[in-house]
Amino acid sequence: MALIIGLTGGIASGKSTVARMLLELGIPVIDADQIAREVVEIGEDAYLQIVEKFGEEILQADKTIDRAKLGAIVFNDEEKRKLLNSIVHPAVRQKMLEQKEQYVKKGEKNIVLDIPLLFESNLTYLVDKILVVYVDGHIQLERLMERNCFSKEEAEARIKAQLPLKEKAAKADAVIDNNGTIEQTKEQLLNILKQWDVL
Ligand SMILES: CC(C)(COP(=O)(O)OP(=O)(O)OC[C@H]1O[C@@H](n2cnc3c(N)ncnc32)[C@H](O)[C@@H]1O)[C@@H](O)C(=O)NCCC(=O)NCCS
Ligand SMILES: Nc1ncnc2c1ncn2[C@@H]1O[C@H](COP(=O)(O)OP(=O)(O)OP(=O)(O)O)[C@@H](O)[C@H]1O
Repeated sequence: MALIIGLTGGIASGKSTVARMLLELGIPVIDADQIAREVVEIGEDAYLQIVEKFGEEILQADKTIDRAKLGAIVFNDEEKRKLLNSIVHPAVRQKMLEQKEQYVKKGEKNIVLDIPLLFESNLTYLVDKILVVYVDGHIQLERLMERNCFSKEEAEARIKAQLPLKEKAAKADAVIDNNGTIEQTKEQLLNILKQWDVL
């Protein structure tokens, strides 16, 4: 039986940073954000539903979805966010499970599901262990503003769209404190993986 690890945290808390470390260790990571991009490519079912519900004004000239525009809508309107989630999430969940099955068939002993909304979307039943990447609120805000060139208001709207990170940390099997350096984060990750007999 493979060990399925759920990797989660808050927006810009450092999940992708930890996911990269896991990949470097040879552990497969299934990335929900990446899949959420694939299922809304031109012509896909979810793409057609998004255009139907949100209108052609959320498309760019080349007909791909304007993610900045759609983000500005859904992170300022909970009902619209729920609508988008209801279109995108079932397709993401299905694709994640398919990819997981492929890794299980290949005989992988440990598989990581990187799911930002693991708790919010009640997907904890999919995983055996939960690893939360935590940062303090002010560092999360700074890193998010810097990475995405967001104003404080834009960054705060996105943070508010998720369960508070402290609550996620309280529900985790293990927590990585990502307030420090990348090296400190790597060290914590290695310790947790050893405890879980992954390494
Ligand atoms: C709104 C969209 C178009 C904005 O795209 P953008 O390229 O700016 O952001 P990206 O997709 O890289 O997401 C960045 C982060 O935002 C957070 N986030 C994304 N969607 C949501 C959401 N619906 N609710 C809360 N947080 C979210 C996550 O922490 C994610 O890691 C996009 O995030 C989207 O389609 N979201 C709906 C699907 C979804 O829930 N994806 C996240 C996990 S499956
Ligand atoms: N320990 C660290 N020290 C300094 N910067 C960091 C550290 N960890 C991550 N960062 C930076 O903070 C930003 C957010 O990290 P990352 O992209 O890994 O977060 P994420 O949780 O995957 O975000 P999202 O939810 O948006 O996908 C990135 O610009 C990253 O380079």
